[in-house]
Amino acid sequence: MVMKNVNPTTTKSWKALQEYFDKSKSTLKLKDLFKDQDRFNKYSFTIGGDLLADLSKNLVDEKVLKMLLDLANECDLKQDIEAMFTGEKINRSEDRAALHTALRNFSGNPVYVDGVDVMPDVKRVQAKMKAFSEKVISGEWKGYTGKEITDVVNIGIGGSDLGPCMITAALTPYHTRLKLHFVSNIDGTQIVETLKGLNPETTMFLIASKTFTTLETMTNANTARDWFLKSAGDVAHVAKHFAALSTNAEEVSKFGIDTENMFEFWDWVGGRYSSWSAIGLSIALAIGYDNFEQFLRGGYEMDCHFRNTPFEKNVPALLGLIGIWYNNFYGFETEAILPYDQYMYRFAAYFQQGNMESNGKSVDRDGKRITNYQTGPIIWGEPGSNGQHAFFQLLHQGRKIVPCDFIAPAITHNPIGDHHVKLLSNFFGQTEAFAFGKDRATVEAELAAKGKDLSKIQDIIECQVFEGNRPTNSFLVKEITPRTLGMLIAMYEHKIFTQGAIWNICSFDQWGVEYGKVLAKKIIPELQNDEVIASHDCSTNGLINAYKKFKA
Ligand SMILES: O=P(O)(O)OC[C@H]1O[C@](O)(CO)[C@@H](O)[C@@H]1O
Repeated sequence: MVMKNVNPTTTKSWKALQEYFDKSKSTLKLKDLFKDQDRFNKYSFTIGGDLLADLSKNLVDEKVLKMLLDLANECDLKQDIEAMFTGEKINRSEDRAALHTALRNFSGNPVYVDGVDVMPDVKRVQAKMKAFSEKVISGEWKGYTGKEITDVVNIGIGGSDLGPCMITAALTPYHTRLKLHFVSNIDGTQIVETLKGLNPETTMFLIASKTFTTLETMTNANTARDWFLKSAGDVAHVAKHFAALSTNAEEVSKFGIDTENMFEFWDWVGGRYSSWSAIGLSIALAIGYDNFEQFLRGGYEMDCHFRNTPFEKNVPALLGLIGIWYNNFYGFETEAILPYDQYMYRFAAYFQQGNMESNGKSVDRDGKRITNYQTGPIIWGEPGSNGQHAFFQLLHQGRKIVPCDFIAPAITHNPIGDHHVKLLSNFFGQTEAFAFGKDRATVEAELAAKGKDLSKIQDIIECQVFEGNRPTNSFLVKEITPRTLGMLIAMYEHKIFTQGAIWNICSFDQWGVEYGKVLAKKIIPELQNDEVIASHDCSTNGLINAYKKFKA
């Protein structure tokens, strides 16, 4: 398949969107759009019965939508989607396919990379994960003194940590008897604090690293092994307490982990898309393999929706396109993800990497520097209702507009008192307020009803006005289950894919991170001697030399 690699700004639809934006930016009002009583029905979509995506509170009318859909067609989004699902090497700068969808492919159909069907290998590793996780959970797997494993420490960073950590927390109600811990930071504090409460006889370590060379992970892994061997003594015991989740068998054996205990994946799984692979072993141990499979099945349902639904009803595609409208025409620079579910407290952090590492690029797929349009947004967020008491002031009344995604389950796992009703009333109330605000007349009427003399508080009145017209997406799931969480994650992955395709960038490499890794490795030896350093710019030299003085 020959990809078109279109610069989006050269398309007719982009130009039409720009013209329309220039003409209508101050007149496109959610209040007016909602005069159409059918707008919710037109712009909300239910997927798999349990996920409702309401996109109606967006600054999009039928004309905008039509132009965005034209843009998708002009940029050949459909062809790009097929290229991803069929194992083409769409990660060109690393000469790799991006096939996380194969990890959740329940169609029974083969998926080829370089003419070889990857599905037998995928199924083989999944069977190994199932057998292993069942042995550990049941207690059949014993530690070096014959005791059951009680605690599992996943050591990884970035995609080898954020996904497993977020998903494991989000699915806490499904937990087995095992207690999961996550260590990612090279700051020794995290591993020291984690190991404090653990017993080497009953602790298992999962060393999660695609490359098995990442500085943070290998440093933490070595510390964990030293801690373990201090009690266990014999290196032969490592086999019962250490497993590796990696693509790099050679480095795994060098570290001393038996390749029997290695759960492999492949270079066509991107780090930030790897929770679906062997990197998800911590998830399988936390929630049991059958639940992990439900999670994969949720991802597969979303894949089918994305691959087979016309763009006008295709939720990830629409999210991506509407995001482009805001990012490239309105110039909104950030997006907030706000799960109204405490178990999902790491969801925004997870998609901070998912989105920003994927689409934070300024070179296009032809290797040309992008100079005339924006690419990936800044992603951030916190769970509701906490965020309301932290940063919602700016979201409601600041001069910056931040499109927000609200996510909540209709059914809580913790039905205590009226907490959930109150939580959801905040969710619904906030999206309403963002869209429609509160006008001056309403503020005045409310104050007058309280007996205030309006002539004396003119200065205060304006402070209480909410301009509204601030866009949100609402995602209401029946309940957060392994399946619906899988659907939500895959939905965001495909939104990111849609945007990368339209921006003509490669969403699957991360050269910007590689450079930092090289720099740190260069500086380490400079910190380990007593010499005055002069090999950098004066600020970096100054900082390094001050550090040396402080610690002397
Ligand atoms: O799994 P690895 O190879 O240790 O890499 C960890 C993370 O480092 C990165 O390469 C950059 O942060 C991520 O893409 C990846 O998820």
